[in-house]
Amino acid sequence: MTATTGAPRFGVRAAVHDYSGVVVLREVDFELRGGEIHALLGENGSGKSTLIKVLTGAVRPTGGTLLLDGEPVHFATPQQAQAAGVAVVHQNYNLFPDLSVEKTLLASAADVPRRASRLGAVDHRSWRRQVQELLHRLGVDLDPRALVGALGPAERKFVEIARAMVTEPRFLILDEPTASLEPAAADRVLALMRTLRGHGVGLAFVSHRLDEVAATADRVTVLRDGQRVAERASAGLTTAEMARLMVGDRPQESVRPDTSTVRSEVLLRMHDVRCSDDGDAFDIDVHAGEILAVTGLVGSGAATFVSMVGGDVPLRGRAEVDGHEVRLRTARDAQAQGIGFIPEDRKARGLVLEHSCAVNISLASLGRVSTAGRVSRRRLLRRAEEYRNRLDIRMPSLGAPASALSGGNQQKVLVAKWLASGVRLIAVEEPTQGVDIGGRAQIHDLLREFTAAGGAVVLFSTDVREVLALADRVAVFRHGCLSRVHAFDDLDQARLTALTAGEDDSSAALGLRADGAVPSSAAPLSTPIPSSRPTVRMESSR
Ligand SMILES: Nc1ncnc2c1ncn2[C@@H]1O[C@H](COP(=O)(O)OP(=O)(O)OP(=O)(O)O)[C@@H](O)[C@H]1O
Repeated sequence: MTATTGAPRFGVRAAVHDYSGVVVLREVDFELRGGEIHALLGENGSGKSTLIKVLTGAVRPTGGTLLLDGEPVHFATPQQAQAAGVAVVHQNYNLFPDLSVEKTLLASAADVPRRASRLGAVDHRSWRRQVQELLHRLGVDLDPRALVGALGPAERKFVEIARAMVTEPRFLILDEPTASLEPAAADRVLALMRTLRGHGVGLAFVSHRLDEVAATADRVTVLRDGQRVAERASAGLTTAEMARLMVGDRPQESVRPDTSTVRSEVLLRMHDVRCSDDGDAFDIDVHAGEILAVTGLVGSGAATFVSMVGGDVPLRGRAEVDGHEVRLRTARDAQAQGIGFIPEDRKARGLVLEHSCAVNISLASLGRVSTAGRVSRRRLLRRAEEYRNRLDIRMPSLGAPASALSGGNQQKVLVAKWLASGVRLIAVEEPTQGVDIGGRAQIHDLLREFTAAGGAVVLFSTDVREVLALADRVAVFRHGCLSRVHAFDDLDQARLTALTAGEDDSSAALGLRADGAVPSSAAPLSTPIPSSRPTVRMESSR
């Protein structure tokens, strides 16, 4: 970076950082200019989050110089970064559901001495007007009085961005702002980022969704193993080239096999299921060897259904496993039936962060690495090593706590935990959220291996390409109820995107149900099982 006057610029020169002696940033230069969108790309564990922490005062780097408009600056805390005009929007929602939008924004304003002194004793009416003006400037249609907990995911992301903008930053850094948003919601967030760029704000963002990077970013910086390997204008840069910069020449593609592994045997049969108070009850079967994807807008019932299968939400309805009626009200019930659940919220619920990676991988099946009731350390480590190699999990050591792993690598540990556990059915939300392209292919391959061996997967994913890469059938939910189940052969990207966005399904509108989804009052239709699959090559992005 050169010290120049003119356009606002912020960044770091020669950033170095280590965690307990393990170097994770190696002399990284990064520069963000006012009025640009700058994507930060790299494989899981390449150092993106650490760089963001350095830029925003959350981590004090071992070496390097932060530069704001060419002048060295030091941020001892995120508040100092904020006061200097550098704000951050973290990946995970960090909001109180019971607070209104305006109160959420007020809490943020109070954090910044400059704003707080201007606010003085808060005049609520004037604050509401200020919030309305801010939302209007951002082009966001939100009622300041709405409770955050009642908002959809895109709106909650808007609130987080608006909260960051209360402090009037010149630079805004966003960590995976579109993760786990379905395409239409993700597009709205990207549109808001473009609006901010139009206001002269410099935006940096992390994304594993390379097609949105190609569509949105002006420049990209690529990290590999803690080093900057490229900084380019994104014009003319294809997603395949971005992927190559990230991973070198290693293969990244996962090939959908052309033969189906779905068996006629029904593993899980569900009757009279209700996903909401006013939705109709429905029946559905999950076959051995099958990946059943479940999709629908927020509130459609799709996510609730997957949580019910996994025992995370008590089942409203009846379930049979292998033809025997079973209780499915808790995660323990589900596990007793050989059902595992991978929640989206991996940090809070999926992993025990203070335990080692090895223990986390065997957490759902300690009996399998125990002898005479005692956990065998040798077997525990051997098994962890096996999954570390199969999923290429980057960890400082098998004994390192899960908290020391990057987000994408934590996700891989979670997937490994259930694959290693010997369950027969996995209910999974967003299996590759935060996972890079190579890791996605590995996780997809392992899920297919699992079904090829007779297991079944019930998958909730907002990523249309992931659904097309994996699903044998796609169950579309609407208004708290199963609307229709589509065979994979009937879908393409455009059709599935439309269905995911809540576009009406003409057959369902006519009251027809097909492919195994039947109103519970009717006689079950036979479930068509695809006998062969066309070969679909995963594109190298997303
Ligand atoms: N608190 C920590 N203690 C020890 N090591 C850590 C800690 N946080 C991160 N690391 C290590 O630093 C490296 C970089 O991690 P970082 O989270 O910056 O990667 P990332 O590029 O953001 O990855 P992802 O795409 O998975 O989020 C990884 O090897 C990770 O294991």
